[in-house]
Amino acid sequence: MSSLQRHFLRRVVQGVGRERKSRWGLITERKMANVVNDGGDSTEEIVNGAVGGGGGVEDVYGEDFATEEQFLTPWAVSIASGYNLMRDPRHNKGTAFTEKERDAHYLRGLLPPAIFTQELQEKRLMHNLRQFEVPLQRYMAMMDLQERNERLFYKLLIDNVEELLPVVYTPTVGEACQKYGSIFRRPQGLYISLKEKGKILEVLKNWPERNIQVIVVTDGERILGLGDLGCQGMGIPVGKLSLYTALGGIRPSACLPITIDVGTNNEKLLNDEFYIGLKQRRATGQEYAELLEEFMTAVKQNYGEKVLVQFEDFANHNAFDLLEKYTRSHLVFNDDIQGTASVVLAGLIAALKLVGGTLADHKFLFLGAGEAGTGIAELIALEISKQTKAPVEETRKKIWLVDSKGLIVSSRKESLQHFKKPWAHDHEPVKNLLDAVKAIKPTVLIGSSGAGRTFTKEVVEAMASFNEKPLILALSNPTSQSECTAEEAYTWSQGRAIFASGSPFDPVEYNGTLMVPGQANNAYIFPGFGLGLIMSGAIRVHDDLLLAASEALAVQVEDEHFKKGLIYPPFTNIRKISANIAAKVADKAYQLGLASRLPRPKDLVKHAESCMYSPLYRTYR
Ligand SMILES: NC(=O)C1=CN([C@@H]2O[C@H](COP(=O)(O)OP(=O)(O)OC[C@H]3O[C@@H](n4cnc5c(N)ncnc54)[C@H](OP(=O)(O)O)[C@@H]3O)[C@@H](O)[C@H]2O)C=CC1
Ligand SMILES: CC(=O)C(=O)O
Ligand SMILES: [Mg+2]
Repeated sequence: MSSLQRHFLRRVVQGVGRERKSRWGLITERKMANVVNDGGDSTEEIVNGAVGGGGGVEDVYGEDFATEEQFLTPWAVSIASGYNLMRDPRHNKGTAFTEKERDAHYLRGLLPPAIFTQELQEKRLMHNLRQFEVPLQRYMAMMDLQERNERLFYKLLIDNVEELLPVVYTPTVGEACQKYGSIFRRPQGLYISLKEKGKILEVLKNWPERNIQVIVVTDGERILGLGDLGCQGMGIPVGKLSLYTALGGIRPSACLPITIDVGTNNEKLLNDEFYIGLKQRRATGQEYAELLEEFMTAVKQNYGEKVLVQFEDFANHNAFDLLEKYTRSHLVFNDDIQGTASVVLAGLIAALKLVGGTLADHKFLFLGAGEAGTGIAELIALEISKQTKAPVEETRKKIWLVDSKGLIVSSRKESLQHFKKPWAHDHEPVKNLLDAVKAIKPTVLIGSSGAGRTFTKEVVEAMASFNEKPLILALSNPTSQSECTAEEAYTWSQGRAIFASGSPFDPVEYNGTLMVPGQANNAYIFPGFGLGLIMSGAIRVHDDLLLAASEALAVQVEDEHFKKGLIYPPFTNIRKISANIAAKVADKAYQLGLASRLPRPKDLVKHAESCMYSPLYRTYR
């Protein structure tokens, strides 16, 4: 301990400074009192160096000297500048601290003398990232950067979105979740497990930020198409929220990733010594419902009515029920059911420019009748119903779904889960996808099964045999679970398919033409959708807001994109796209009387843009 620290410590003990800022920062009397009460020795003794743990290093806090039975308080002096400023990711600028800031904030000597601009830092980091050949190494480097220098992390992500989205999001985030136990360094969000039952409100208060606007929560049971990853699903809320900031402009401090750990049924994880979650099988039924109820109540109590809770990657046996239960009491949104529906509907509306006709003129077949499949199907049926004025019960008949047991038909109705029942149309049983394609002859084929390689050559060839331009969406994530690759879709359809996928594929050259596959991913929707809800002070989500988001996205596909075969605009313009989505969503919320932030701004696009977080460095006095 330096003489200055000793001097300061003595003054606090003597009651001279109750709370005082110095180059060492802020020391509070409360923390000092802990030393006296819990350390076992008086602070004066400590200050005088009477207590020492040996080894020549003074045992300032009495930690080494205490016996194993004695209780210690793990206290720390909080320092607002100097070394700790560089350890604070929200304020750290690394080599970009200016000369003036280095003087004013006791940074001299802690940094090498060169001063970089943020642009130069970005260039250096991108260069370094590109040296890693293994995607997971890039992911870890990005996570390290987020923990070190938050603004630089977001600057990189925003400026290089097409290159870095596959790193912080699908497909790499899937691998990161699978290995989360091994790569875990620091908590990036809150873990709420069965152990916290009865004290969830207290747990929420442990999070350092108070003004939370968006929570993304998972229970880890259906992580992408990779199944039950238990507590390791945390990578998903963390990744989604980084997109809320980078793509939608929500302040990072307003975002809270949460994983609810009710156990896992994944045997591999249960037997893994490095597994970071509860080593028990999943709680179900009342025990599960009670924990979720406590969580949802605590969230509203702690953050108020207008915090947006996004359910992410829950298994469908809980997802639909949770959405149904909390949609009337909370501002909730299920990304897999609703966000996916909105993004796919947008792609279909845009694709009409390439394939012709109206939505009602098309016939849709899904492989996969879970959250994504039935969520999309319902929104398409709703949109057709709005356009044609036909009842939704009628418009649903244009849409067919196949699950693991075959085509969903009326003879199966009794045994179907509730979310599949509306899709049980009259038809003889069909056991597999290929036969379903041949029997239904859809114009649009959508994969939402989580099972890879299921759009076989025969399936794509069949689609191409009765469609001039078959529309094929392989939504399943990550890439390993994609129903087919872009190259397969183009090759097997002789270059006629209009193709988009959940995880990105590189452009493909087919017969001398460069075919560019789009990315049909809810990442186009949820950041702008959330921004629209927040900026209008919406209190509930409504299907019409999802339709508004779809329309807002679809109109942003331009001729130059269509010419390449794209049905989504490129991610490079995503902030502008998100601002437009936010504006349309907010506008609809005002129209429906769901918005509470009054008066309504005149120019909602400008307002959305002005609300967005900028990652540029701030100047410190
Ligand atoms: N691109 C995007 O933006 C999004 C992509 N997804 C992806 O979609 C996939 C599915 O997600 P989600 O709907 O939530 O999952 P669910 O578990 O809710 O649904 C999966 C459905 O697929 C069916 N299925 C599974 N395997 C097969 C198979 N081999 N043959 C036929 N049907 C099969 C299941 O049948 P059964 O009911 O009989 O078990 C079930 O109906 C995931 O890979 C996920 O990553 C999800 C959300 C957004
Ligand atoms: C994209 C997404 O939300 C999913 O695959 O689950
Ligand atoms: Mg998801």
